[in-house]
Order: sequence, then C-alpha cells, then structure tokens
Amino acid sequence: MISLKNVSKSYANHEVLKDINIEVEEGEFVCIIGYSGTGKTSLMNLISGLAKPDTGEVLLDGKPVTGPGPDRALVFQNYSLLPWLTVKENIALAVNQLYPQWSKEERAAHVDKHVAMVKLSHAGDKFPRELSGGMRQRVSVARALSMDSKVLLLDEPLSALDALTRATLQDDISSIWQRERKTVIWITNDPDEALLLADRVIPLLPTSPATLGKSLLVPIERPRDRKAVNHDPVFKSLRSELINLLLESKAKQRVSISRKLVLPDILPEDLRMRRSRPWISDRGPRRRNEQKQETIELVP
Ligand SMILES: Nc1ncnc2c1ncn2[C@@H]1O[C@H](COP(=O)(O)OP(=O)(O)OP(=O)(O)O)[C@@H](O)[C@H]1O
Repeated sequence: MISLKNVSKSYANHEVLKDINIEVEEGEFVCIIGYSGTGKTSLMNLISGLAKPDTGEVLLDGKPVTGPGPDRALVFQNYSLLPWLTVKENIALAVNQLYPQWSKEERAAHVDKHVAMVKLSHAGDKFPRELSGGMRQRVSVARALSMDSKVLLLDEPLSALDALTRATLQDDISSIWQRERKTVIWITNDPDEALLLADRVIPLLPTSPATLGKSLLVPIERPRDRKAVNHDPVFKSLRSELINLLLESKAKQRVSISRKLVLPDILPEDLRMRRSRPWISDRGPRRRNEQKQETIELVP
C-alpha cells in the first residue's frame, strides 16, 4: 500500500503542493487528475522517490520511500526509450538488470511475453525511430510491466498521442490491468480517461498551493465499454461532478486582486485643440494635480 501523509513540496519560495494525503490500496487503480502546471508531475516524483517531500512522508507498505526502486515502475509521457536499442533490447535492459540470476532463455522468454502483451510481437526487432508514438508508448508500458513491480506509476502516459490511438491504448492497458491487478497510480488531465480506467479518481485542485480534493469512487463494472459508459447515468453524473470540482476550484483560485494605480502627475497635450482652437497657445502638457485627482481600479 502507498501512503502520503501531510506531504508538501516547494521549489525555492514557491509552494507547489500542500497537505497531500493519499492511501492507495494494493491492487487499486487510482487516477489523479489536474490542470496543467498544478503539480501532478511533482506529486508523481514524490511517490516514485525521484524527489523528496519538504514535510510529511511517503510510505510503501509502511516503509519510507527514500529513492526510486524496482518496486515502483514508471512510465512517462515522453516514452524514454533508448534510440539505439530495438524494442526487445529496450525491455531486456530492465529485465537483465533485475533478473541476472535467470538464464538467457528465461530472460528472452520474459521479454517476448511482455512484447506480446502489448501487441508488438511483429515489431520486436524494430528501433524506436521506426515506431509510431502509440507503439513507443506500448514499449514503455511493456518495459514497466516486465519489471514485475508491485506498483505502476504512469505520468500522463497517453497525453502525447492522438485521440484514436489513446483510446486503443486505454482499452489495452485496462484489459492488461484486469489480468495483472497491479497497484496503479495514473496521472491525467482527461476526466473521461480517468473515469474509464480508475477505481477511484482524485482531483488535484489548482489552489495555490495545490492540494487533493474529494476522491470519487467509480463503481462501474469492468470491462468498461467506452461507448456504453457515455450513456451510463453513473458515469455521466461522476463526470459532471469531477468537472465541477475542478472548475469551481479554478474559479475560486482566480485572483481577485484589486490594485489602485495612481496616474502620473501629468496630463497629455490635447491634440484635438490644435486643430479646433489653434489660437490657444497653452496646449502643452499640464499637471494633473491642478485637475481633479483620478485613480483607476484594476480587477484582473
Ligand atoms: N524542478 C523545478 N524547479 C522549479 N519549479 C518547478 C520544478 N518542477 C516544477 N516546478 C514548478 O512547479 C509547478 C508544478 O509543476 P509540475 O510539472 O509538477 O506540474 P504538472 O501539473 O505536472 O504540469 P504539466 O501537466 O504541464 O506537466 C509549476 O509551476 C512548475 O513551474
């Protein structure tokens, strides 16, 4: 189980995350959803151990997370494959490191199994440059799964893909998850993706600093059919609740600073007078304090 207790994170003097509390159960699929720039990646870095919280603690099975480890496999948005290695070699790199005690044949079979799991058996000997974005992300997912980690952490894994490829990958990853039942924390900015995939969706509210909002349980049976859920009243009501939570929090956060600007103590020359009353010689700039004092209120 993963727990974050009263976690906060700042960069220089900028506090990005505050009062973050999460408990993720073993085998649970949790999506964290938030606007861009809210602190989703910062949160993922804390869970993966790539960054340390300023306050609070991150625990895995009750033990503090002190750095990255093979018990938490990561998938990033940008595939992060080694371009000079083939699909199988990219996956083998992780497998060879984690299972040096296995025979060469055992490791090759493990790699092949995971290449097949993401439907890439036909492309096992291709290089990343020969693959589409969707295929590259399948390799990243296969590499993460091949590590047999307890936990899979995915940071906007499908955001760089077109909508159709994204939909296919969502369905494929969802059916892999139903077989494997790993603990998954998936970061997204797409409410439909979150509700289609997760057991539970947690909004990261764009307050300043950001904090987690109320968890929404998704009691929709699996396998979930993406066309059918669009007509499911539970799905529709969860979607509007989730969107409202995010929109309301954004609206509250909108700064209501009202600043008073005092204009400079000078009035510009009125050029219209030059044409309409050319006999007036005193047309030049005049001091504002000789006129009525004005202030302008700016409300952004
Ligand atoms: N290493 C860093 N140093 C300083 N500021 C940072 C650092 N990493 C992130 N930030 C700032 O923290 C805030 C949150 O960034 P973060 O990348 O966590 O957000 P995000 O929700 O993942 O955004 P996106 O969806 O656009 O990737 C931003 O204001 C960002 O500029």
